[in-house]
Amino acid sequence: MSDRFTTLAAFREALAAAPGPDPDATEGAQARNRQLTKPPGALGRLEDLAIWYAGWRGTDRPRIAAPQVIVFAGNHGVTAQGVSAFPAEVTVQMVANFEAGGAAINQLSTLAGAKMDVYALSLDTPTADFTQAPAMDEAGFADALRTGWDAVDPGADLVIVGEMGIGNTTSASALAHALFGGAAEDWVGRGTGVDAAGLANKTRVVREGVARHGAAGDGLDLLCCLGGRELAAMAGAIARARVLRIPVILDGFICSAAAAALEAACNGALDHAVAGHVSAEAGHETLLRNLDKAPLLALGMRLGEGSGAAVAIHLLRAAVACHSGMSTFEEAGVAGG
Ligand SMILES: Cc1cc2ncn([C@H]3O[C@H](COP(=O)(O)O)[C@@H](O)[C@H]3O)c2cc1C
Ligand SMILES: O=C(O)c1cccnc1
Repeated sequence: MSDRFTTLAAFREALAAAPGPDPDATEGAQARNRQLTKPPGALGRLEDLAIWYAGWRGTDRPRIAAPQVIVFAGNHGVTAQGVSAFPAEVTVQMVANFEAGGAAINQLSTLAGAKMDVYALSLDTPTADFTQAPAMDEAGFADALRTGWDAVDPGADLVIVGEMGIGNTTSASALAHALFGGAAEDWVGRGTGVDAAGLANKTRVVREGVARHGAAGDGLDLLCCLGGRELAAMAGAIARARVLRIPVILDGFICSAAAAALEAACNGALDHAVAGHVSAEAGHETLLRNLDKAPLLALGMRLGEGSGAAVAIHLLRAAVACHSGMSTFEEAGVAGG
């Protein structure tokens, strides 16, 4: 298995060749779960989460010691169409805020004991406006995928990818519409808070983008035409985590759209990922349903940055702590049912 890809074709091959979870660890975790001092199934979904995590980590008694949060930032040519409530300069300003420790994701990463890394992708050169041309050319797209791929720490035992990019809900909506069909209206939401006229304008932009690029090819081709560099980098990081068998918690609408492009290109590409939350952004719930992923949380969050997924780290930790720390009936001398 190649550890670093240089062409898009090699990326596709590495993803297709990625191993699944360890069947012995999964079976061992299932067996252990049956012996723990609780009625069968009493920890509900936490039990499934712990077994899923154990399988991917290759041990029936895992722990979460080294979570990594990676935030990717990109700028979007489509902001020229007036699709965001905020100006494009906010992207670079927020990168400075991440670096200074002042954003929501900084607090949540620290609280979860996660290392946080920030990557700004050519912010001075926004992608092309996708209503006029493909957002990226193939070389630029492969560079962004590779930035994400290389950003994953092979020593991490949990990965979260987040983003910052004014205009990127428009990009994510266009990608979701191209991947899953329906009408543009089904996939467009208010993002940072556009008004009704702004929503109608965004819908037009998404419709035009999909009319131009909707037949571009598979999920990765659509990501190249409609995505941004930070979406491509998120997809690259999720793919690398899949290859390294590191579980991923997906964040909101933008992260999920980038992830969906991978799954469309390669069935099973997201088997190592759970949905951390359902965001308030219109379209996220439908997108998760299309991915067959039930969100862990529904808190009305609509921030991105990896924030919803970072909150969900605590839930996954709760699941793994019970699974790996509890005594069995035999160890505790508790009578079975
Ligand atoms: C201060 C600020 C911090 C943010 N952190 C994440 N986003 C979120 O909002 C942006 C997407 O919304 P739209 O498509 O409407 O531009 C992304 O940068 C996303 O990460 C932010 C937005 C702002 C304004
Ligand atoms: O769900 C998200 O990821 C989201 C929603 C609105 C704005 N930024 C991000």
